[in-house]
Amino acid sequence: MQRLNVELGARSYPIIIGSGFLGAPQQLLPYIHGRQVCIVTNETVAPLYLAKLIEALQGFNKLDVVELPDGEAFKNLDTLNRIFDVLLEKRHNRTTTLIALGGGVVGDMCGFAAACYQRGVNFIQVPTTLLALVDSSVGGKTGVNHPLGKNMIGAFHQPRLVLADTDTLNTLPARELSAGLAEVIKYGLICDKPFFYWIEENLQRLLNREPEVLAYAIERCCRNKADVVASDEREGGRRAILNFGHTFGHAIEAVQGYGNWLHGEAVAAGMVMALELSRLRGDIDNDLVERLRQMLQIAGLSQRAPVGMSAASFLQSMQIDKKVLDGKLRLILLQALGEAVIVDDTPREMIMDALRNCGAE
Ligand SMILES: NC(=O)c1ccc[n+]([C@@H]2O[C@H](COP(=O)([O-])OP(=O)(O)OC[C@H]3O[C@@H](n4cnc5c(N)ncnc54)[C@H](O)[C@@H]3O)[C@@H](O)[C@H]2O)c1
Ligand SMILES: O=C(O)C(=O)C[C@@H](O)[C@H](O)[C@H](O)COP(=O)(O)O
Ligand SMILES: [Zn+2]
Repeated sequence: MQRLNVELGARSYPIIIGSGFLGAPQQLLPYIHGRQVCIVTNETVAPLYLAKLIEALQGFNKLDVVELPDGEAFKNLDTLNRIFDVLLEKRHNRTTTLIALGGGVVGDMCGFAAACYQRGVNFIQVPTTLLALVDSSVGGKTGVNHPLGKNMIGAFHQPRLVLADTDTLNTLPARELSAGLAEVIKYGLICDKPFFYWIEENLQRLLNREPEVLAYAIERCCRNKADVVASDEREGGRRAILNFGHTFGHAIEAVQGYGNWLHGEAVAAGMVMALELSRLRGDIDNDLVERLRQMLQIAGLSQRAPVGMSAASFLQSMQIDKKVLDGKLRLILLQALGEAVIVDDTPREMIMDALRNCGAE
């Protein structure tokens, strides 16, 4: 078992990574302060892991469950209201702890519900996808999508605990595992060059779900994310590097309709675009772009824009990005492998060229 800490002063919390402890109360109970709990999960994850989690929660005088419909298409305000409906109908108060059991969609919505319900209650992340284990469960970004833009309505609200049981990956569909690998590769690219080389060498073992290889990748990503978040909790500056590939990726998700491309799939293509742009700026060479393409291909991830999506529609959607300041795009690019930078002076034509080099029309 590994235990990391996200250092945020009074809001610090542990990330406990291990296997076989979903039903074990000793990991969970110290972080639940009141006697009321509400688990938020979805229709796919509930049959797999809900009973196990409930085993660990015997003795609570109020234990409710909200089972959401599955999918990115449901990450919106209407679905969020279902959580509030249950919390109010069952008379949950400010001592309630919400527990997110699921992937990033459940985690982001449960976290946002926790940020809002009675102006804020505690919550715990129990991630069950690779993407959630390596990224979304850590750092306190919570929220929902708007038809015009991804994660546009939300709040920063840190969990009390991230309880990461890697056994949950045994049931994850292969497509979802690959989507999670996109965010794993992101950490190598933006801030951890040795890890990038490690992923290159171990990609097949990750795809084969070798437990110790997965556990190592999860711990390394969480360590990197915890470090970035601790230095800039609310994205005043450095935290924006975690958005590498996301300005392009979020445009794909929004324009294609949420759920058609998985978040990790869109980020994968977006990272190639960001890297290609870094190459056009003269900061990295073609070898790195090709190495990324090769890794994504092995992982079964796209390296190109969706068929029929134009460079102009990318740019239009990218204008709604949260990093836009005074109408100016701010992009996360690489100045070298493992060194992401925030750039706000990239000429529009160069962005169009990068997009077209990656298949945009
Ligand atoms: N808050 C953040 O910092 C952050 C970071 C990255 C991504 N995100 C968000 O996370 C979301 C993507 O998360 P995701 O990739 O986990 O997708 P997801 O939550 O939709 O889960 C993927 C699919 O796997 C299923 N599933 C979950 N766990 C399973 C398991 N153990 N076995 C079998 N099936 C399982 C889910 O029901 C779903 O169908 C996006 O909305 C993205 O914006 C947030
Ligand atoms: O935690 C962060 O900060 C990230 O940017 C992590 C991303 O992987 C994640 O997809 C995040 O939700 C994107 O943030 P957003 O602010 O662009 O919505
Ligand atoms: Zn992401």
